[in-house]
Amino acid sequence: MKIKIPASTANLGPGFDVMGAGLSLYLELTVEKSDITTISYSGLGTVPLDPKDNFICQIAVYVANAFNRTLPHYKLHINNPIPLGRGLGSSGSAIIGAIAMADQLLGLKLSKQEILDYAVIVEGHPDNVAGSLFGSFVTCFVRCPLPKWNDDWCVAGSKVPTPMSLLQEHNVIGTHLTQVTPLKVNPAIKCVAIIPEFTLLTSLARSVLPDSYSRQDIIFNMSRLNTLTFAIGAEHVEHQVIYESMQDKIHQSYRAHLVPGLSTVLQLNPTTCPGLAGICLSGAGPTVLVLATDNLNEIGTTIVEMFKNEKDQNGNAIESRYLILDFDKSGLVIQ
Ligand SMILES: Nc1ncnc2c1ncn2[C@@H]1O[C@H](COP(=O)(O)OP(=O)(O)O)[C@@H](O)[C@H]1O
Ligand SMILES: N[C@@H](CCOP(=O)(O)O)C(=O)O
Repeated sequence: MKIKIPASTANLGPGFDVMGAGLSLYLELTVEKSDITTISYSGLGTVPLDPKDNFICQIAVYVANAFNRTLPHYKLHINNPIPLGRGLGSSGSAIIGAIAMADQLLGLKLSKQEILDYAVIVEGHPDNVAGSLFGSFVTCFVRCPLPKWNDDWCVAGSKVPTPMSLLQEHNVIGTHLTQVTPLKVNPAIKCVAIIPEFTLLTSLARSVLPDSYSRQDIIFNMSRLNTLTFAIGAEHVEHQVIYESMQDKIHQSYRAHLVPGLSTVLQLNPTTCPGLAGICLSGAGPTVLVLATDNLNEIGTTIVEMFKNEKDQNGNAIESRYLILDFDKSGLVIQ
């Protein structure tokens, strides 16, 4: 079987842990049953090829544990053009792929909603996994607190939390763990992802965020988020409205020191950069996401040049490249 999962961009400015979108860049898993489990990898970066240490295989074991089952042996080829640790959802896509693979190998027949609920337990937030799973542009919430991930849950035979056990533990009965709502995107809006040549692990980028926020900052984000959900799908693209509604006070400024040049780049706007409709940190970064209707290459080149004027810890210029992407239309596809 072939499993195709889009990359994602999460947050889109004010929607920290709430909004995500699938992007037209795809992780592909090719899986067949075999006598022993083997992994091969092509694409960007490197990942462990020992099934014990490989993230996709570990998550597949977690799913088997959730159903008190044992995975059969399989041969897996991973083709991954999604840069690792750059804020384009490589881990979210890998999690969706792993759950879909376990579903197929065990014949579980999970729905996309069920896949999402398991993915949210693994990832600890719903935005990037929901974007990858459903494609397009989505908004979501989780119905109860999520436990901190425990590596023991990937040891075959372990007792693990499931969506149902969490809902029961928190007295939320008769529904799914995650609510996901698809939103419209005006097809004239394209994405430019400017990808610096350094990695920023999401775990580090989350560790620098405060535990609580002022009422003012929460209202700042909520009010913009509400406008953004409509503005992106509106028939007429209002660049200035999208731009203003993508401002954020919950995560970007706290992460700015981890991405040299971010504060300068985020000052680009529809007046200084015609065609630009919005600009934000993609996921946990360091990639910058621009939503734009025109001048996509010019915008990408401008930001690559801006990053070049910044220095990393060793005093070297920050190299980056850009990709022009569409919003993905299908989410997870299994053939
Ligand atoms: N296709 C893959 N196969 C195995 N591991 C992966 C894959 N994609 C991502 N990962 C794991 O996820 C890590 C990156 O996750 P994370 O820090 O959340 O960044 P990202 O923003 O790319 O999701 C990688 O270092 C790797 O351990
Ligand atoms: N809301 C999360 C999103 C992380 O996405 P990723 O693509 O960086 O994995 C966050 O901002 O921490």
